[in-house]
Amino acid sequence: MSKFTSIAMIGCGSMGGGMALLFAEDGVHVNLSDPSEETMDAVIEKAEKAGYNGKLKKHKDYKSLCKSLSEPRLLVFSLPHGGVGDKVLEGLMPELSKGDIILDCGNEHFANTERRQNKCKDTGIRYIGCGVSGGYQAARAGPSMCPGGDESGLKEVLPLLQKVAAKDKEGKPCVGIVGKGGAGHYVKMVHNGIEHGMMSAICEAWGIMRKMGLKYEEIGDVFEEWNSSGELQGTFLVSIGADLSHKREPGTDSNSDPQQRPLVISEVLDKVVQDLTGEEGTGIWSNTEAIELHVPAFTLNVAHALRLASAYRGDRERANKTFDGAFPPSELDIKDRKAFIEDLRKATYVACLASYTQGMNIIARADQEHKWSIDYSQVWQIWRAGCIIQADYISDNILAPVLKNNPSSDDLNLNFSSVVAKDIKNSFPALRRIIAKSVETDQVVPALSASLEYFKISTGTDLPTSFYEAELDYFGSHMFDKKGDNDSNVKKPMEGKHHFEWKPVTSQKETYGKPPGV
Ligand SMILES: NC(=O)C1=CN([C@@H]2O[C@H](COP(=O)(O)OP(=O)(O)OC[C@H]3O[C@@H](n4cnc5c(N)ncnc54)[C@H](OP(=O)(O)O)[C@@H]3O)[C@@H](O)[C@H]2O)C=CC1
Ligand SMILES: O=C(CO)[C@H](O)[C@H](O)COP(=O)(O)O
Repeated sequence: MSKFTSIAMIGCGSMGGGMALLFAEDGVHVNLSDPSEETMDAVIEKAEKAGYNGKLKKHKDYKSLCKSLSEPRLLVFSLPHGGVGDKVLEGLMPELSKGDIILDCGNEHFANTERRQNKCKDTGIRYIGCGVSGGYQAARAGPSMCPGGDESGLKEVLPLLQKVAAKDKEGKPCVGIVGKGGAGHYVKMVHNGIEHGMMSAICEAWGIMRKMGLKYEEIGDVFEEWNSSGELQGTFLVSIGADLSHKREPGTDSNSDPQQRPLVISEVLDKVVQDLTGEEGTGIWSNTEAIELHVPAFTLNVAHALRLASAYRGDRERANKTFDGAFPPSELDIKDRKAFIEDLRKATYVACLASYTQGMNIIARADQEHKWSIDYSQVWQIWRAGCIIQADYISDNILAPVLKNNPSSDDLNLNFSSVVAKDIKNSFPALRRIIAKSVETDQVVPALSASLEYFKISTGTDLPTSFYEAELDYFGSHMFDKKGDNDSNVKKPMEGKHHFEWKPVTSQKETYGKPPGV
């Protein structure tokens, strides 16, 4: 039973508005705060229409908002990331008391979450960072929720979250206590990094099918098949790909033939701008984290780069003129189209699995660094349904055997799993064929090809980096290990023990034939 019969929703946009209705549907009184009265009125109108009469109330100031809540108060944030949350917290603090809980449901940077947790610490206010996934539709119907922070606050708020969260196929709620500090927001951030890797792979497969001459709706049918069985079974991003491929413009004339109206997808420009406009930060942060924590995240890195390059449509058009048309992907003349599409399905799966593997490795490294004691069985449960990276086959067959027993972060690497090894070995030849054909014909395949490189490199013991290491030692005296004497470095890589004087040091005169300063 939840003790929160009245809550505050601060930020009533697409997500906050949906969640306000979701809480109201469960009988909770929701007190709204948003700079726009129109925004709050629109949410209240929807609530009235849905029959949640009198459950929602708008407020213009924090005093009246906080007075309307029973204690301990629960205040839910659904705000843009960064300074907005700081300002709201600053304004709220004088009105709050010991024991109150702030549940930040935005995509906040985990460092901001932890800074605010510290700021609240002496006041007894519990600040919980709770990533929410599934988009605005799930916000209304029940999202996947990923809370982390103060344990007492989490335990108090969990019963309410369990009521409203998405439910998996066994009816279990997709929410759980993830870990300490900023762990909840961190795991959600990496969820989005994985999301970007998967979205890149799926759009690359879509691009290849277009060049095979498949019509938009035929591609939708392929996605529907992929989603119904095999390794991409139950993959949300594939299923919405099937759905959107069939959507046509509504049209204004009711007598017109709906089949003659343009498909919406045929009108969408090839430009993703969210990273540049600052609306969202999770893709940038998960890549920054991967790099700062020294985690190889090939697929996530290039997926992000594809988004960035795509955003600069103007520059691409200008460069395209300079390059006189450059390297457009050619039409693909494929003899056995069925077999090629099957290869493409497997290739897409490898890239989705690469995204998960890289994402989990980022989380594991951060967990070690920040000592969040992440409960990986909860991460598994949270990603079962309601979230954008929901992938039933991967969840049941790949993640369950590894995560359900809450392994130590040292054992989390999915590349140590024999099930992953079997699946990747089975699909790798298909991916190789897709990449070979794509390279020949200039298809755009950054995430697919990075995933091929990723598995080749991260499971390989014969890399060309011996030569790299030798060059580093040649010009920088950076040392190297010799074959056979690096066994102790497996867990914690360390500088090598050997230096070779590849070329004796010479004076400037000896090198250039003249003394210094002449
Ligand atoms: N959209 C999505 O699919 C998802 C979004 N998120 C995250 O959820 C959060 C909200 O996203 P979303 O709903 O899409 O964004 P919106 O812009 O639709 O909503 C944010 C709302 O916060 C309001 N706001 C701004 N400043 C204040 C303030 N000082 N006090 C109260 N409200 C304020 C905004 O008002 P105004 O517009 O007038 O400034 C707006 O109504 C973000 O952190 C986002 O990253 C998470 C998962 C999915
Ligand atoms: O958090 C989300 C999903 O999980 C939001 O949908 C977010 O808007 C996605 O944006 P981006 O692709 O820029 O991360």
